[in-house]
Amino acid sequence: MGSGLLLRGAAALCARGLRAQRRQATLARWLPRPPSGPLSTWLLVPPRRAGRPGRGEPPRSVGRGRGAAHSEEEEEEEDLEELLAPGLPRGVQRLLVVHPDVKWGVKKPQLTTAELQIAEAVTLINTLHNWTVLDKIILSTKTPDKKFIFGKGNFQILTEKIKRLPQITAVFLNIERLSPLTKKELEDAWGVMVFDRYTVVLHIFRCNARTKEAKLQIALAEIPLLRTNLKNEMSHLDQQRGGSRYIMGSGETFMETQYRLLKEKEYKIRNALEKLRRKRSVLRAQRERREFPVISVMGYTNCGKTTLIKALTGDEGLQPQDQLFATLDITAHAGYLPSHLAVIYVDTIGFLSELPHDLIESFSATLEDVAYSDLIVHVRDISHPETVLQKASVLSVLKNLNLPSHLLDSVVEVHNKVDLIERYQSPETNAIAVSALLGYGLEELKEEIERIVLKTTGKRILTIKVNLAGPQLSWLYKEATVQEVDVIPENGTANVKVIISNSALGKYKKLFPQ
Ligand SMILES: Nc1nc2c(ncn2[C@@H]2O[C@H](COP(=O)(O)OP(=O)(O)OP(=O)(O)O)[C@@H](O)[C@H]2O)c(=O)[nH]1
Ligand SMILES: [Mg+2]
Repeated sequence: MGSGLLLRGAAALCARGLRAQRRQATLARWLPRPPSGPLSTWLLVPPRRAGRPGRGEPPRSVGRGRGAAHSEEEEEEEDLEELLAPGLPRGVQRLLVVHPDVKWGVKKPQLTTAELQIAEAVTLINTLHNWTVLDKIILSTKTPDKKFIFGKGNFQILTEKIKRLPQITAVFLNIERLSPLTKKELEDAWGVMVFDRYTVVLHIFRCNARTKEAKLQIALAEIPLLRTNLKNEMSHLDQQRGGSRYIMGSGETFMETQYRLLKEKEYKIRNALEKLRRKRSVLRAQRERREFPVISVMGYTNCGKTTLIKALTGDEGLQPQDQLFATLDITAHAGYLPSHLAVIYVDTIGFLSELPHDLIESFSATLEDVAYSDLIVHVRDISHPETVLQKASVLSVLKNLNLPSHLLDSVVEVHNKVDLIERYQSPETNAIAVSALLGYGLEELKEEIERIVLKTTGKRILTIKVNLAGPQLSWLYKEATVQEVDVIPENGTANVKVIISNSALGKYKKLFPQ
């Protein structure tokens, strides 16, 4: 306890100068201060749109009101806008990236090095438009769970470094999640914002989200962050005796109002997501009826999932990017296997080691569909120095998704980007080496996918003799995949090579008994 106090004292001493300069700016960036007027208009009250009255206001008769002309869709859009009120700072950030290196004990990361981890942290930052890394530092720590993350000596070194970098606007501490208390103490000590991986990844997601579902999932993942900010702001406000005051006529303190609004927001988001989920299960049922095998393409972020699907399907609409988390939405793309069997490839969100739990949870709905696929293709960037760690992270997330065991047992592992390695020899015998970018190894991959898909979907390749005068051939075209039609003109029949499911074959035999 004594050393904790000492450390606190040291931190306070180092920081006094910095704090005075930067504290105001820090807080102002996080949340709008209550300038004047009633406190209840601050924080979680969304911006008012013209014509749409706020809580307790009389309805207005001008502008775009919620009248009959206002479609349900428009209202939904407006509601979504409200739920997505910006929770994180936008605009320019100049950062110092700090990696706490745990050298001993159970917290010491395996299969990687501090250099590789800080390199990934820098890549995360570089993914963001307007965000730049001004400097980076690796500092060892024995106590990553303690309040100040570092021991006294390294904490002082870090504080000195921050003092010498007045142009930075934030520190990115490369750890999964900072407690609200630590975050506040560090921001007070250094006078700049302090981000953890959660904050940064969430911000990347925010910037990359395109569809309504991805945006809602981000809004949901933001809730814990807003709660943290609220806690920090409340303790600050309490020092000025603001947070626990009652708002006139409401019977609630300001703090209670804020927590209630946050709860309501969370409820609305969950409801909206549930609606979308129901819509998706209808789509899933449709897909099942059409009997297209579904192949989920998964892997660490930036390993080349989108590039591979583009190469396998020729879908020009796909846009691979050298960027982390370029894909945030599940999208489906049709392709053909060597025997002309049509399949659907599903592009998925990439994984990241130490992806904060809340974030995974809010995106698990996106990955729910994976359980209904016929095959998982696990793409790996084999040229990446942390490829082994990346594989372990992906497998551990896959395990936690409660997927059926037949799916986990039949995963096809793809070693991508082999063009970047001279004479690549796979250490894993079952893996298929490809270059999605240059098109190497794709035929072999398609054959392997076909072999497993036929097995797992109970489809077979058969040659059926049909009478060309009857409806059999057109039935087969509709209900199965016709590969070859070998007509025998002498007797008006044909040998038809088809890929057919067991259920369709049963129907065929019933309809057209020999
Ligand atoms: N050299 C090389 N680069 C590749 C290959 N496949 C993909 N890339 C590059 O890797 C980067 C990421 O590719 P994407 O297909 O967007 O990767 P992703 O896995 O979909 O990434 P996220 O959606 O962000 O998770 C792009 O710059 C691609 O051009 C490959 O076989 N060889
Ligand atoms: Mg992608």
